[in-house]
Amino acid sequence: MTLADLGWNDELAQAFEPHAKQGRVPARLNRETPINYGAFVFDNDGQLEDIDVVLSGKVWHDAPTDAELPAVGDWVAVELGGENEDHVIRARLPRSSCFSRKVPGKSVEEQVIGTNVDVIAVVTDPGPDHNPRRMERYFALIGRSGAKPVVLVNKSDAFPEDQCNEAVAELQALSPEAEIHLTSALEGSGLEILKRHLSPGSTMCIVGSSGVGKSTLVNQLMGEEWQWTSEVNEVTGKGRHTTTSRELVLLPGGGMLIDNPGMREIQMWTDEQTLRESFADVEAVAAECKFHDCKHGTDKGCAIRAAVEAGELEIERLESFLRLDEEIEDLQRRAKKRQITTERRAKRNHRVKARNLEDRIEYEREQRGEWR
Ligand SMILES: Nc1nc2c(ncn2[C@@H]2O[C@H](COP(=O)(O)OP(=O)(O)OP(=O)(O)O)[C@@H](O)[C@H]2O)c(=O)[nH]1
Ligand SMILES: [Zn+2]
Repeated sequence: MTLADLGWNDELAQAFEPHAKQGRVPARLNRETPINYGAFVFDNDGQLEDIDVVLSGKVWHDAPTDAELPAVGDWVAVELGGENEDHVIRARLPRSSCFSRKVPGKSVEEQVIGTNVDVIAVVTDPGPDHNPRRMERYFALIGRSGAKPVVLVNKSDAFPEDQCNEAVAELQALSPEAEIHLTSALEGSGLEILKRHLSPGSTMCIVGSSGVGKSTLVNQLMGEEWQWTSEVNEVTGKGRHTTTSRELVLLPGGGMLIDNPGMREIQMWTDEQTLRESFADVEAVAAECKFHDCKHGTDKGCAIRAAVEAGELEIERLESFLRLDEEIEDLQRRAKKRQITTERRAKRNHRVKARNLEDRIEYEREQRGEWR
């Protein structure tokens, strides 16, 4: 095992030079919790170690937005502490990619899913999950991230060949540069494709709707020893639920996988956007209503009602449109419910997150209005 097996390269080495002079060590963040991070480092004997690290107050203060804070997948410069001392992140090194979800419009909130990701594998199927509009969303997110998109149209064993090929062709048309594969995780072809994109040092994210076969694939990648389940075996620590915390794991065959509760939010978000977009034509008509807060009921000058009366808009479609906000709320409620409590706690504790004791005391003082 070497730094290169964790993704270290010449660019990072160059960016790290000034830190090396200050006695810091390079580390890759593999875990994020409400109070600290986990990181891979190599000890003096060249052995891989998994250590806890905290963020320096300066790095925290200097980050202009949350998205700039160190996240799972990031390379950082760490000052190792002595016995009973914290190991402190003194700087974050430049990212080669950043996979995130950006709330469009009103907010600048950006949620980072993983950084320095080489490949993002989207898993779908040729049947109920097949949705070109949603896939377009994924392609947009991946395109912005800087990672390579690979799509697995999974469960090919369960659908007619024609349907499989049509789904692949339809998705390929959306993104000529994306790699699209027809796979069957049950027959092992999904694993084969993922492995083709995993080499020592490479990092992958796997996203997609619930039930398309992600866990099946991850379990195949992790080998027998690992199960992607919510059961925690206290004794062996095996079967630790990777989706309750952000985590970067080393795969037995080389390469790494980033797993993260935010993956689910990515799906929710793509679904919401897709839902909204599917009513773009109705929205356009609604923009012609006389009153901007028109309820499209009995209001005067309603362009929507006029369109229905003129036979240009189906009444069923209008009804779905009127339910859109409700449906999106429902979508969000369901996604929220699924969110694990630790994730909530992480958000609430966000402002004091990952700071060392000294910083925390200082911060709390500030909160009380005390001056240093
Ligand atoms: N026929 C067929 N079934 C599959 C295939 N891959 C997975 N499945 C089945 O599909 C079901 C859902 O698979 P999972 O791996 O749990 O799906 P997931 O994407 O992880 O779903 P979440 O955990 O809810 O996010 C399971 O019963 C799998 O056995 C496949 O290639 N073919
Ligand atoms: Zn109206």
